[in-house]
Amino acid sequence: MARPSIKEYLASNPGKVLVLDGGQGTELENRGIDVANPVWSTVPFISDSFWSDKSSMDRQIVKGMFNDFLAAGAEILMTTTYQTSFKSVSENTPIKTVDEYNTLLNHIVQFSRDCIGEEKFLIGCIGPWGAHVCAEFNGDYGEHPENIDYYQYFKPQLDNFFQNDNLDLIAFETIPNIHELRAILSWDESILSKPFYIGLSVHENGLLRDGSTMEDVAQLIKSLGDKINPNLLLLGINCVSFNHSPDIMESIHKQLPNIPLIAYPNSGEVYDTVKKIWLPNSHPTFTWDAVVKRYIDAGARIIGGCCRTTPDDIKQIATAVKKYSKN
Ligand code: MET
Ligand SMILES: [Zn+2]
Repeated sequence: MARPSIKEYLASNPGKVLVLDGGQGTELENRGIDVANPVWSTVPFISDSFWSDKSSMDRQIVKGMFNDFLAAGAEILMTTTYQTSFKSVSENTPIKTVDEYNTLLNHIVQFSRDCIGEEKFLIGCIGPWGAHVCAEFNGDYGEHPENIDYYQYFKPQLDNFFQNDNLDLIAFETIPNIHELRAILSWDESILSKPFYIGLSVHENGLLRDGSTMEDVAQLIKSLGDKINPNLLLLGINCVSFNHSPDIMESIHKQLPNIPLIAYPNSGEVYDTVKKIWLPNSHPTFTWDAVVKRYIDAGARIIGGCCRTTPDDIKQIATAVKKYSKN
């Protein structure tokens, strides 16, 4: 294989900070794909013409997005599979069986790998349980979040991703609820059998979206002691407020100084759910240069952007990473 294992790569290059790509779902939308659908950025891959017609417009758009993130300096990129759980796909598309679902995931992963080449790292992206009920930004998992069968929800996507050699790292993204976090952390190497990370969905005030504190999160991780799954490679935040993200990273680092971190905030724009438009970041307090420096000082090893960040943001991140990292 052209690539080293990401675990070994990060361990043997301790000063290296990898540049991640940007907000893929919103970038596909910017480029003309209508993602207003329960399966969101999975939408282009559902139509047969994406696979049968090599010149299909959607195919060119997805390819163009990967190319532009690569040209901007991304060294690790994601599959656009945030809303591609078996539940979301089987309830909202013509794909109904696990076999058809596995074929879809295999095609998406292979297509993404072909777009980025063999040298770059590829992340298999998995959205939280809350994504299928639009709860990833409020953490509201109902009255008994402790009783939700998270494993049953994730299993088909996990089973597929963990056996796919094209994927170097698995992402549990935008996790807003501590019960879901506890569940993921309880799965051992027989379930999570290669490197994975957890991106938390955190409010501007520094609390997990369900109201748990970063102390609660740290306590949970510390309580696992040496029972923690050795494949947990990084912890961090994604799709959080750009302006507040450095403070949140510093508070996680203070609680858990030995865990490598990952950060990819959103652009700081706010989505108006009534008007269905993005409102500008009215107080862009910082630049990427300042934010990236603080992330690196707080132990970040992977830095990129989430919703509404574009190849231009990734270019600025790559410049700052070059300036502040030791490698
Ligand atoms: C709601 S956060 C979504 C992040 C996802 N990786 C994407 O941009 O496609
Ligand atoms: Zn996002």
